[in-house]
Amino acid sequence: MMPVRNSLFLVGVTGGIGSGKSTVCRFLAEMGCALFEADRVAKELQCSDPEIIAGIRTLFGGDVYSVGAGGVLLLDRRRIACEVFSDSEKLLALNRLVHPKVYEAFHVAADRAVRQGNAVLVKEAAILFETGKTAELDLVVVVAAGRELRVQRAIDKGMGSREEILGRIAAQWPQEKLIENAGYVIYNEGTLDELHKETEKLYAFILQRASSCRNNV
Ligand SMILES: CC(C)(COP(=O)(O)OP(=O)(O)OC[C@H]1O[C@@H](n2cnc3c(N)ncnc32)[C@H](O)[C@@H]1O)[C@@H](O)C(=O)NCCC(=O)NCCS
Ligand SMILES: Nc1ncnc2c1ncn2[C@@H]1O[C@H](COP(=O)(O)OP(=O)(O)OP(=O)(O)O)[C@@H](O)[C@H]1O
Repeated sequence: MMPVRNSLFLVGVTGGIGSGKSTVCRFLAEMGCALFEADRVAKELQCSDPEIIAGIRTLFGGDVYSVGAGGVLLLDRRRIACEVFSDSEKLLALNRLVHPKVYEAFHVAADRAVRQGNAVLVKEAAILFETGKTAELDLVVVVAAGRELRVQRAIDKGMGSREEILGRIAAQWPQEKLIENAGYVIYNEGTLDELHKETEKLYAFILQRASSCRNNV
């Protein structure tokens, strides 16, 4: 895999379920950063990449897909979630199928960002340290919040029952471990306005780091 170009400052944003990472990334995009949403790309690939589709059929059964309006392939995500978040081997197999292709897509996005003259590309990923691909990132940001608050946000977002959400949390690195490995941490336990202000501080930090990196090239 080609290294990502020096002129582009790469920021990973991760955090446990319901931490607020998508919201931080949305704010960063509004502030001018290019955005690569690994979770969204993973979803798209699961319904478009022939190898991934075949692999998912083998792992979960052919009837896990159905055909929607206009012939679009639909994946029963709820059924997959029930299976993988109570069976770590199955989650590992799904991750092995999906993550390498998401990683390839990230490099395509990075090339595009360079061509378009972007200075900063933000990679939002629910699973980032776990994939072992953080060395190429210039900064890894962890968005954190108390476990109960995160569970409640995820329930309110319609992500399933408390038990299902706790199953997902059990499949992720503990928040303390994410924080230990982070280059920058945002604690998101206040209002959305406060989160926006924290994201502005993060953006200023990113611009300053990006400019000192460019000056050192
Ligand atoms: C299991 C699936 C089908 C559930 O789909 P669903 O639409 O319910 O959830 P979604 O993808 O929006 O993820 C929501 C949250 O679940 C948690 N989660 C998702 N994938 C994982 C994973 N591989 N390991 C641990 N937690 C995960 C994260 O907190 C994430 O923010 C889906 O998450 C999936 O295919 N995951 C494997 C691919 C993956 O790792 N995607 C994320 C990073 S590329
Ligand atoms: N500070 C906050 N105040 C109020 N609501 C918030 C705050 N931060 C996030 N939320 C809400 O909590 C929910 C989860 O936030 P978000 O989707 O950004 O988190 P996430 O880490 O990407 O979640 P997931 O892991 O579920 O994808 C969203 O509905 C969001 O609007």
